[in-house]
Amino acid sequence: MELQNKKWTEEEFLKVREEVLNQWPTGKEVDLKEAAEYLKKIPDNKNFAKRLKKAKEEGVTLAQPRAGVALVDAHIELLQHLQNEGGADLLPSTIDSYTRQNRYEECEVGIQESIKEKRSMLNGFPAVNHGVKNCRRVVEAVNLPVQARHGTPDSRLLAEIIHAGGWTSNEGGGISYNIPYAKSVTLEKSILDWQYCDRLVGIYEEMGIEINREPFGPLTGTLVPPSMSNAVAIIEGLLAVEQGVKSLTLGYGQCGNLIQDVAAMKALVAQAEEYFKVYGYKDIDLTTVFHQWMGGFPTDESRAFGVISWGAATAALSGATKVIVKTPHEAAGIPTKEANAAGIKATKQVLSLLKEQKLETSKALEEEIKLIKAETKCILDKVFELGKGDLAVGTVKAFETGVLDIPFAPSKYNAGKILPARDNNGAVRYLEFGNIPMSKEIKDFNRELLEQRAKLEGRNVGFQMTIDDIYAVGKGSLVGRPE
Ligand SMILES: CC[C@H]1O[C@@H](n2cnc3c(N)ncnc32)[C@H](O)[C@@H]1O
Repeated sequence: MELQNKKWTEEEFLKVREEVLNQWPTGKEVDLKEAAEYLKKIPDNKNFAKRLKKAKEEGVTLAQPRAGVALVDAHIELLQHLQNEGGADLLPSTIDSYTRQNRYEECEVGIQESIKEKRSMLNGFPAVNHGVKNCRRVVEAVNLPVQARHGTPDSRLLAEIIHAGGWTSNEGGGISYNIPYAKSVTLEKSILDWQYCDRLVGIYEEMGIEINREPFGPLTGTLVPPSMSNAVAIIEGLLAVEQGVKSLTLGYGQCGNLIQDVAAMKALVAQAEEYFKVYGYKDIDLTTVFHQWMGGFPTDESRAFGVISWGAATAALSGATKVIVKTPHEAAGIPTKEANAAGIKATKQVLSLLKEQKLETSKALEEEIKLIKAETKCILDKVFELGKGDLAVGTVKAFETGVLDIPFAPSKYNAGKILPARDNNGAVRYLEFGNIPMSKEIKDFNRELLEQRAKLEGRNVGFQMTIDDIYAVGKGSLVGRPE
C-alpha cells in the first residue's frame, strides 16, 4: 500500500486486517461487531475519551501511572492497588518489551516462567498473548478507564485486541513509537501501521464508540527541545485525525524549566488547533498529557519524590489534562506496587495544593511561547514542503534529510546530528541544529543563550554541556554545571 496521508477506505483496511488478525491465535477472538457491542456497554466512568473530556471541562489535571506485569491476576491486583491505594484517576497497562517487538513466542515463554517462578518474568503485560477475554477481565476488575502504554512500531494486532478487550485508549504513533524505540524499522512501515491503528479507532468512532489516541510526547526523553517534540506531536495528531480519530491527547515530556515547560504546553495546544483548522478537521476533542521528568533519576527515593513533585507542580501550572506519574524506584527499574502508589499519592497531593492556581502570563512566558511556535513552524513548513503537501510523505523525507531529528534516538533512520544543551536558566536549547531548518534569527538566539551560560561557567559552548546536563538531574541539579 502506497504511503499517503489519506483516510484508508474500509476495503483497504479490511484487506490488511485479515493478515493482522492471523499474526497470533488470539487474533481470532476479535469480532468487530461483537467488540462494538461490548464497548458500548463500558460505563462513562471507564471510557478514557469521556473521562478526559470531563477533566478538560472541569479544568482538573488527572494522574495516571505506568504499570504492567506478566500474569492476569497479578496485573489486576496491581491495578486495583493503584486505583484504591494510589488514587489513580486513569489506569495503564504497560505492555512488555517482547510484545512491543511482536515476539509473541517469547511472551509465551515469559508467561510460563512467571507461573513457575511465581513472579513477573516480563517487564509488562503481554496483552496479545492474553487475548480479548483476559483484557476484558482487567477492565471489568477496575472502576477506571484502561489504556495500553508501550513502545510498539507495529501495534496493529495489539490495538485490535486491547480495544476489543474494552481498553478505550492506545498510546503511540508512527514516529514516536519507532524512532525512540527501534533501530531498523522504516518510517514508511511504522507510519502505515499506525494509520491502521488510527483507522481502527476511526471505525469504532463511526460506530458511535469514543476511543482515545495518545501519541507518545517525550520521544527519547533526553533533552528533546520543545519545538522538535511539539512538531512530532502535531504531525502524529494530524495523521491520526485524518484516519477518523476524534479524541486526541497530545503530549510533552518535562524539560525542567517552569517557564519553558508551561510555554511548550500552551504552544502545543495553540499550534495543534491552528493546524486542525487549516486542514479542516472539526470536532476534534484535544487534550494534553504532561510526562514527569523522563531522564535519569536520583537513586535516593526522597530525592526522587522531589523530582516527581516538580513534575506534578509543572503539570498543574501548565493546565495539562493529565500527568504521567513516575515512581521513587525509577532509577532502579520496575517499581513495586507500593512505590508506584506512593508516586501517585505524592503527585495528587501537589495537584490538589495547586488546583486553584495556574501560572499567570508574563513577558518571559509569552516570549518563550512565541519562540517555540516559531521554531515548530520552521520545522513543519519544511516537512509539508518536502512532502509536496503530503504530511506522511513529508515526514519520511524529513527524517531522511534530518529536518526531523530526535536527540539520542536509536533508529538508524534518525540523522542524529541535533544536539541539545541547557541555557543558564535550565531551558533546553539547540546546541547543534544539524539539518533542522531554523531561521538565522532563531539559531543566533539559541547560540546567544548558550554563550551566556558558557561565560558564567568559564568554559566554551560545547558537547560537554550536553553530557553534564544528561547526568545533572540524577545528581541533584537541573543545569549540569562543571564540577
Ligand atoms: C516510558 C518509560 C517509563 O516507563 C516505566 N515503566 C516501564 N515498564 C514499566 C512497568 N512494567 N511498570 C511501571 N513502570 C514501567 C519506566 O520506569 C519509565 O519511567
